[in-house]
Amino acid sequence: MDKKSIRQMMKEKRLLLNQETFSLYNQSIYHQVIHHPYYQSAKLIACYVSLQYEVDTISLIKKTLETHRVCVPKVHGDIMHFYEIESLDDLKEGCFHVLEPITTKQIQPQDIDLMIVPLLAFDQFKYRVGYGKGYYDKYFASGYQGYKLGLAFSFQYIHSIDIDQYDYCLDEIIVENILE
Ligand SMILES: Nc1nc2c(c(=O)[nH]1)N(C=O)[C@@H](CNc1ccc(C(=O)N[C@@H](CCC(=O)O)C(=O)O)cc1)CN2
Ligand SMILES: Nc1ncnc2c1ncn2[C@@H]1O[C@H](COP(=O)(O)OP(=O)(O)OP(=O)(O)O)[C@@H](O)[C@H]1O
Repeated sequence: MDKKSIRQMMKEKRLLLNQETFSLYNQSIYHQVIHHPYYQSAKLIACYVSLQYEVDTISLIKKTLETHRVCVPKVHGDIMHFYEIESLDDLKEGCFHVLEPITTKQIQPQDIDLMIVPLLAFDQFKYRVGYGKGYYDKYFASGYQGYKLGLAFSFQYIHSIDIDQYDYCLDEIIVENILE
């Protein structure tokens, strides 16, 4: 399926979930992340700052700041850089309404051990679709060598995505693990 149709479909699907379900799913994902061996062994963790309808990372960032170094993305035109933050107070609304760092300590891609990646959809090969600006693929191509961990709700799974030459697949995707 092409990325444009996937984006449209997934944006519609996620509107159908109610707050209680979102909250339950987010809690499950949160617990899986903090018990993950790569999370536990990482020193410097890069994490997106969630928008509404994405897997929530605000509690995760807050918790991670107690135990690890944390950096978060900031967009500059067509590219994205990561800046280390010390607290959630170091964030301010920026590009695309995303909370972005107001700090100045830019992190090099080689220094990040674990990257927690947002997505709109993922497929059987762990390819992802995002909002369509290619920020993450460009970042992965710029020398990032750490682990790539996507966070998603299981309804964001799609069998197959039409990928292009720049697409990287993720190392792993965590979804909610709830008995229904
Ligand atoms: N939380 C988060 N931060 C991120 C990303 C992301 O996907 N999620 N990005 C990944 O590359 C970069 C920002 N890229 C973005 C590119 C486009 C849109 C966008 O089109 N937003 C829509 C609607 C957002 C919504 O559903 O609320 C818009 O502004 O109309 C958002 C982020 C870096 N930070
Ligand atoms: N390393 C790269 N160099 C040049 N162009 C790139 C690179 N990576 C991606 N692009 C281009 O960026 C555009 C958007 O890519 P894509 O549709 O895969 O975005 P996305 O993964 O959904 O978005 P995002 O990573 O921002 O969440 C495409 O035209 C793609 O070819």
